[in-house]
Amino acid sequence: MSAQAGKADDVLLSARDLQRYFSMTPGLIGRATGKKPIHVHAVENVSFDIRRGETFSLVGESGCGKSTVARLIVGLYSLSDGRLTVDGKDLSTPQARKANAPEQAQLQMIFQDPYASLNPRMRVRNIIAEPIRFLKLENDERVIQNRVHELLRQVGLAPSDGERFPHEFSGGQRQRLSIARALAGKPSFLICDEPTSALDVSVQAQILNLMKDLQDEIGLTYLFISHNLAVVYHMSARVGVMYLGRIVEQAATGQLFSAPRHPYTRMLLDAVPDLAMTGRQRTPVAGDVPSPINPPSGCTFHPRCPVANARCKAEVPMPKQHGGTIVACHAVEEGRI
Ligand SMILES: Nc1ncnc2c1ncn2[C@@H]1O[C@H](COP(=O)(O)OP(=O)(O)OP(=O)(O)O)[C@@H](O)[C@H]1O
Repeated sequence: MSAQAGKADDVLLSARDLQRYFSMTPGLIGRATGKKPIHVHAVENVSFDIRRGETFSLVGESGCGKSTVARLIVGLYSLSDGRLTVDGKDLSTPQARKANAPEQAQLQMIFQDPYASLNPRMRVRNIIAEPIRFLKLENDERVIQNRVHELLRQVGLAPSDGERFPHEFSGGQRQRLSIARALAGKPSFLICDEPTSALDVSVQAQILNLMKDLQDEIGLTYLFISHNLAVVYHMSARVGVMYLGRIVEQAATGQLFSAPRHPYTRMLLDAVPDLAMTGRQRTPVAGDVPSPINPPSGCTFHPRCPVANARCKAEVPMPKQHGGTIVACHAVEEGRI
């Protein structure tokens, strides 16, 4: 594992108690039959810091809130509550994002499906030039085109590729284009939501290596979102494990993979090949994630947890520091595991 660890006192992004609820109002028939609005607790009390130059990853089963956290950070969703800062500047509300435009401009997002996020009618050179023009980073068209060529080279493509359209590229090449476009606005922080899960395994490795090279070259910071633990192990300095909207454990990657504390982290790691070579046996993940519309009481993991007791069913565990790990688990706190 060669992921760079940032300096503990050099925090680029700080998230505190992020909350996001989605309200779904019933349709006409639902309202006529007295149905009430439904609230989805997508993200609850999520806190973490990301240090400059490091990769922090969020993992967890489908629907646990990873993409919602990514969208909250970049500003595609607004926060129901909580505080978000970049370089110490507040980005918690749309007004704060406007007031702190230079910090907002540091954030760029890369999506899972590169084709859906590239305008099929635009030539690549214009797709990549768009953020440069929008942010008024350059005015001279010749300088803009030189910068586009430089970005294409930086992601392993040729300057002549600028004349082509997105459909003329393979999936991996399209993800390279997405990265070039994201870099065009000169961000320091890339939020990568499952950036390789739509790609063939061999192409995945090329894109991940490109991301690591770019991090080394220009000191990028990444929030990396994936359900693939092997990829997370190779990419990240630190990892947060999400379950039903909450981070249940966060630690340095080596520590999390070799000595997981939370029973959910253990269950996830037990289901994959033994990446940290600790000699653990593989066992499939048991049970399903409950619905975030009506989550279980207390610790939401208690219905699947092998060590849950009465307290776990009644009381939500708060994240607490245990050695180098932050864990939200009564059993860990009480020394039962
Ligand atoms: N726009 C929305 N409206 C209503 N509910 C939403 C919306 N976006 C997300 N959700 C719900 O919030 C919860 C978290 O979803 P999210 O997409 O963040 O999870 P995820 O961990 O990224 O899942 P996946 O790995 O499948 O992408 C889910 O229950 C989802 O249905």
